[in-house]
Amino acid sequence: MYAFDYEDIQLIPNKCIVNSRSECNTSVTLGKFTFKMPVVPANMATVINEEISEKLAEQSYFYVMHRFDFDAISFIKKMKSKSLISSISVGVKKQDFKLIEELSKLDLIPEYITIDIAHGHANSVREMIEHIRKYMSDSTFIIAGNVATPQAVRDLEYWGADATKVGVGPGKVCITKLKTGFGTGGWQLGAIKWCSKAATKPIIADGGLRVNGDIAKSIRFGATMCMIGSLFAAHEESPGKNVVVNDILYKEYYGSASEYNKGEKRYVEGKKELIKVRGKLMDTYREMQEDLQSSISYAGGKKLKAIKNVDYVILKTSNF
Ligand SMILES: NC(=O)C1=CN([C@@H]2O[C@H](COP(=O)(O)OP(=O)(O)OC[C@H]3O[C@@H](n4cnc5c(N)ncnc54)[C@H](OP(=O)(O)O)[C@@H]3O)[C@@H](O)[C@H]2O)C=CC1
Ligand SMILES: Nc1nc2c(ncn2[C@@H]2O[C@H](COP(=O)(O)O)[C@@H](O)[C@H]2O)c(=O)[nH]1
Repeated sequence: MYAFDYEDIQLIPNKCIVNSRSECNTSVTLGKFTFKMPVVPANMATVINEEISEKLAEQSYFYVMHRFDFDAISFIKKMKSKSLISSISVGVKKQDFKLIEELSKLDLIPEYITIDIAHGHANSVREMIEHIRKYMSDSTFIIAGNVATPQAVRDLEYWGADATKVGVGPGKVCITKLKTGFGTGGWQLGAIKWCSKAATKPIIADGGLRVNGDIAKSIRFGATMCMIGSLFAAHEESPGKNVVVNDILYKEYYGSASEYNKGEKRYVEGKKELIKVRGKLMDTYREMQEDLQSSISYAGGKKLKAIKNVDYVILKTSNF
């Protein structure tokens, strides 16, 4: 097993086959739908809300709405009335099981459900996958996580997940590593590589991406999609609270397992940070897409899959 992370690796260019980066196609298929980019904002209360979900769905970007203080029934009704994809998150508590039953009764079947808990290699996730299958058959694409090992990926796939989300503790506002001693914090890219060897279905790399180039690196090491929090958390439209310090506008970004999100200091594994507001969300999307088109051109191809086989080096300056 290799304990390396994003900053330890650099990808090596191949001969270019395009005359312009605009020829490079960043689209990705996940389940029955194709999206413009292999990137999804983290399903966290300070990163996404209903308005952003709608905007992303309208523009064919993948989204996963968070599950905190959220009315899934009215959200799915609204999305379906506009023929937009519904993609929600659930936990594994009694009320989450009940929600699946209610949605099924109302014939509000979301296209995507993400089972979102800290330690996803758990019987509770198996039970939730079986519950969703029982009430929604195969019409819903199930993403399950989060996990950190090949065995967990195998188990979740065997239990019926359509994709697994990899990353325990690499997040910017994560303190799991400090509080528990466990996780992929510090070697998230190595974990993606390790887990992807076992995967027969898509893997979503979740957490630890700090710059746009980390998207290409995630894909090189086996991810189909990247879930990103901090890079999306500080836009004019972001749901986090505005905070002004020395005339500079910041947004609050806090962990889903922080006391701020939970409303109590119980099993806290997240913290809060202020991130400088960087402008409009769609400008960041455009920049990410351009950077990824560039990555594809350096990989010597026209599609994302060109990145999957490029050579790489381990940097001498890294601690690896
Ligand atoms: N990706 C990551 O690294 C991490 C992400 N998070 C995020 O924080 C949010 C809250 O997560 P989570 O606390 O799981 O959600 P919940 O508070 O909804 O807990 C889910 C259920 O799993 C139980 N549970 C949670 N952690 C463990 C564990 N380590 N071992 C056994 N049972 C456990 C909880 O019970 P009880 O609370 O009584 O144990 C509860 O019944 C989620 O959005 C999650 O994605 C949190 C930590 C790490
Ligand atoms: N350990 C914790 N991880 C958390 C918490 N809230 C969210 N997350 C995870 O972080 C990523 C986003 O990471 P980033 O590096 O892109 O900012 C998110 O998708 C979750 O998986 C938390 O409270 N504790």
